[in-house]
Amino acid sequence: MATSLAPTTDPGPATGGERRSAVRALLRLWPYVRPVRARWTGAAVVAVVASCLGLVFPLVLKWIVDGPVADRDPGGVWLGAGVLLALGLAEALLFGLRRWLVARPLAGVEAAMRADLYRHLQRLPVAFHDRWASGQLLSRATTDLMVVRMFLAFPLTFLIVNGVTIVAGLALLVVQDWGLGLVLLAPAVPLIAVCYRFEHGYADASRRAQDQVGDLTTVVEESVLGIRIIKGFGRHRSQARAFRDLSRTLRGTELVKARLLAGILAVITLLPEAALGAALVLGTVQVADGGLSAGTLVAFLSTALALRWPIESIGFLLAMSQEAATATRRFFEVMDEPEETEPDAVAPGAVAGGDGLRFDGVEFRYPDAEAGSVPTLRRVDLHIRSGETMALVGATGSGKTTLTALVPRLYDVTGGRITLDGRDIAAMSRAELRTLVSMAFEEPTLFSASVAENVRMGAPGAGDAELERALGVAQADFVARLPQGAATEVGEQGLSLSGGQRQRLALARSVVGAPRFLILDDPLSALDVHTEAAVEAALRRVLADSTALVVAHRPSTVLLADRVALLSEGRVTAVGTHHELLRTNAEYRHLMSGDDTDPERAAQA
Ligand SMILES: Nc1ncnc2c1ncn2[C@@H]1O[C@H](COP(=O)(O)OP(=O)(O)OP(=O)(O)O)[C@@H](O)[C@H]1O
Repeated sequence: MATSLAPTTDPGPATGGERRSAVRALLRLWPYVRPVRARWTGAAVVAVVASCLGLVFPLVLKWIVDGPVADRDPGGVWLGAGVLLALGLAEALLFGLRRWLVARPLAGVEAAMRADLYRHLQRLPVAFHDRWASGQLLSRATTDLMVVRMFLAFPLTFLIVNGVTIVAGLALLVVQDWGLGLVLLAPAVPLIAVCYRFEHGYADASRRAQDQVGDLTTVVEESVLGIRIIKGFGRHRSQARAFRDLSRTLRGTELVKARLLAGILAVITLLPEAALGAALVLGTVQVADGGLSAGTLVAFLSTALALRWPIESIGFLLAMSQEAATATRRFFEVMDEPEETEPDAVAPGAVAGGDGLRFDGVEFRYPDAEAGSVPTLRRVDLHIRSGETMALVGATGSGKTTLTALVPRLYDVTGGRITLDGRDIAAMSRAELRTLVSMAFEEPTLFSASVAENVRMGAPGAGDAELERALGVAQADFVARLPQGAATEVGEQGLSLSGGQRQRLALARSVVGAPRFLILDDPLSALDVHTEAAVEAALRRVLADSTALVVAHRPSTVLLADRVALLSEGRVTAVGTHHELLRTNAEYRHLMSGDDTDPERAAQA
């Protein structure tokens, strides 16, 4: 996973097209909402009923004022008060029921989306993870999905509930007194225009903020993982500065959002309040003139007041919806990335007797390489015979790691083909390829699990005997001295172990399944010479049964191999035994001896 400060291909702020399609973005949630649609709809209906019950209060008030109060009938007043109390209780119970109906299903929706995202991330090619910063993926899997759940639980329901309540309330107002009703309706047109403008401005700010949260997450993750380097080099101040700068940028964006929200809330509150004030004055004049009953005015004003919350809430409901649309887009940006492909047709069976590992005219260019640049690997032809061990030697940056990464298809060749026992790996299922090929890298990656679990990742069905054998080959005798032996947890990334111990566990993981093909990328670099010699002796026995490609920098590792291939600027320029190449190839001699004579000049000499 890339851990650069900024995501290299981080999608920028929402474009105009993206902004217009907030509804379209949210509609993409339907497959996840579908299984809970009945409960969600039930909850929305319950909320609409509860909210509309609020509009009955003014009608009861009108009855109390024009009836029992005008007639001085205390019994009627008590009856009215009882009805109001019952209405209040019913409203509270219905809102409680709504919450109960949606809480569990929506937690399920969030969990299902998160599981899908995680599954998809596992299936995306390594090239995708090279491009995306880890914090961007973490923030999408956590914050964004939480925003989506909250949108489904609250703003979506209440945009509908409040919409219905506002329409019903305005209808009641117009029926009660159409003149005063029209006064209250007057702000509707400017309000719609303001909401429309707000949506556009808020979409941009919300996209920026959510991307910046991703960048911030990346910095935090990098700082935690790289704490030893940061402390060792005394970089905590510069790291803290980088963090502060990013959080200041995020704070700025959040303030832009807050300003936009404050603006719309001010307008949404002010205009209806002004209209209400005007209606109050007009209504009082009408009551004084005898054109309107006091009860009707009380009912009218109570209805208008009951509509205050539904109207005022629209601002932040729209803001939360916009954030959910952005979160949904960010989720699907990852989900829309194509997964690793599986072959249409299965490769024909292996050549009898085995043909080993072949690179036929292999060419490779990293997906993010500049167009027209020289490919990392060019016309690589190499044959590692069945049961043979081939060392791969080359100057730093010559493409050794890249070549080894092509065999387990961490990347796909961009030209030529690779065959295992005569079968093109591009026509094999990845599952089958992974059973045939095993690998260990120079940088050993361990997971927060026990030693045994880490090693068994190489062959999930491996029994205790295989585990012991693999630990023996890797000379991982230190495992027996750990507090719980192979059951000891190694901590996050195995950081409780030394570099050499981690390398030996990674090596044990690569050999535990006795793989047919073994790819080792300089796996002994962190070992002292004595341990390296012991591991090599044990590896020689394992390698006798496997076809192996071993990246090597030191003569001691090269001596493990039957033959050596020299990789020079992405091309195999010589193949032979260690002694042949020492005799005939100046570049090889230079690499192995560590002498600093210019190989070109040495060759000319
Ligand atoms: N993920 C990547 N995206 C783009 N270019 C890459 C990527 N990984 C490596 N490269 C480039 O490919 C070239 C070969 O790198 P590679 O790691 O294969 O070299 P190497 O021979 O293994 O080097 P070393 O001995 O230092 O490990 C280098 O120029 C490197 O910058």
